[in-house]
Amino acid sequence: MTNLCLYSPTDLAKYVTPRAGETKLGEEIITLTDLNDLENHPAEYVIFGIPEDIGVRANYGKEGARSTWNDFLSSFLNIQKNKFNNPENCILLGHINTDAFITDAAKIQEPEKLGSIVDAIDDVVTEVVTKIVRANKIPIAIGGGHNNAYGIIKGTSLGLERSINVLNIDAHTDLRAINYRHSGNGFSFAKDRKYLAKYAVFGLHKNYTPTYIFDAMDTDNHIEYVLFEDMLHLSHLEKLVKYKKTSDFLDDYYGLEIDCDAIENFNSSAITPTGFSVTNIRGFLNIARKQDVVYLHICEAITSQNPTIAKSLSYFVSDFIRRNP
Ligand SMILES: N=CN[C@@H](CCC(=O)O)C(=O)O
Repeated sequence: MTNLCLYSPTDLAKYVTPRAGETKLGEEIITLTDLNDLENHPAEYVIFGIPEDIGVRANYGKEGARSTWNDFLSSFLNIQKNKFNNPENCILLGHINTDAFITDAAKIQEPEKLGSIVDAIDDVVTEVVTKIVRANKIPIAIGGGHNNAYGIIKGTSLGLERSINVLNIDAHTDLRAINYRHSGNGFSFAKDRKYLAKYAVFGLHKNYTPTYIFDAMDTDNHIEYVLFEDMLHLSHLEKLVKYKKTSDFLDDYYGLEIDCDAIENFNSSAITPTGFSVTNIRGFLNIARKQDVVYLHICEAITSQNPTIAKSLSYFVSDFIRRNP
């Protein structure tokens, strides 16, 4: 697969600060030299990056998510291996090579034209995810724009040979019109193409959803949304109960999306002053990791100006893959 850069232990070593007597995840996490070896490996999770923000640009958003993957690695690979964190259950695959897409996109301003590059990225994401899911593994993708939800849903659906349910923790529905591809219509495309079965948006903000999307959701019994405004008075524990109820609608069998613009004051393409806390998200992941989650996608974060953002993402992933309490 020419559009995927696989990593070696030497590639990872540059992110790790070793300490005598300690082991960091980056020193023992599994890497592959051949994608076909996925099938034979017993690890449950496969982590990869999608370093792009072309879909965000095509949706009039703030760029920056293209460097998130790299910053995530600097944080994640320095987590301690201990009785709570086991690198043996996890393959760190590499990243989708987006260099050519980014070079092409830099010459383009028109959103529709950027959309055709997003289309091409979709194809690569779909291929990588299909391969991971066919090998009976759970993909964990770090974006990138939310446009990549489409390739991830499609790839998971093709890999499982069925349409899939999705729970999206997001201030927005991303159910915009299917005119051209961008970060605001990944779920409408996935639904239109029948890769998406039931869809739940958790933490939707009243202020940023147009009437046509509310109307469409209100008449579709395969879609449910929980407004963030309806959770303003709720404690952390009560929010966890709401999350569990939302996952019940999806029969506890779903792909999990975390758009970081659902998190309060968290730098992202549509940063918000009000939303979930990082600790709320960790609580949701603590529920999700015990359910039948077919993939995890974390997207739209911009890590470059604040080191706590990449560190938060690394908490999210380590919480999700944790098998010991
Ligand atoms: N993935 C993000 N989608 C949002 C972006 C909103 C914004 O940039 O303000 C949406 O289309 O609604």
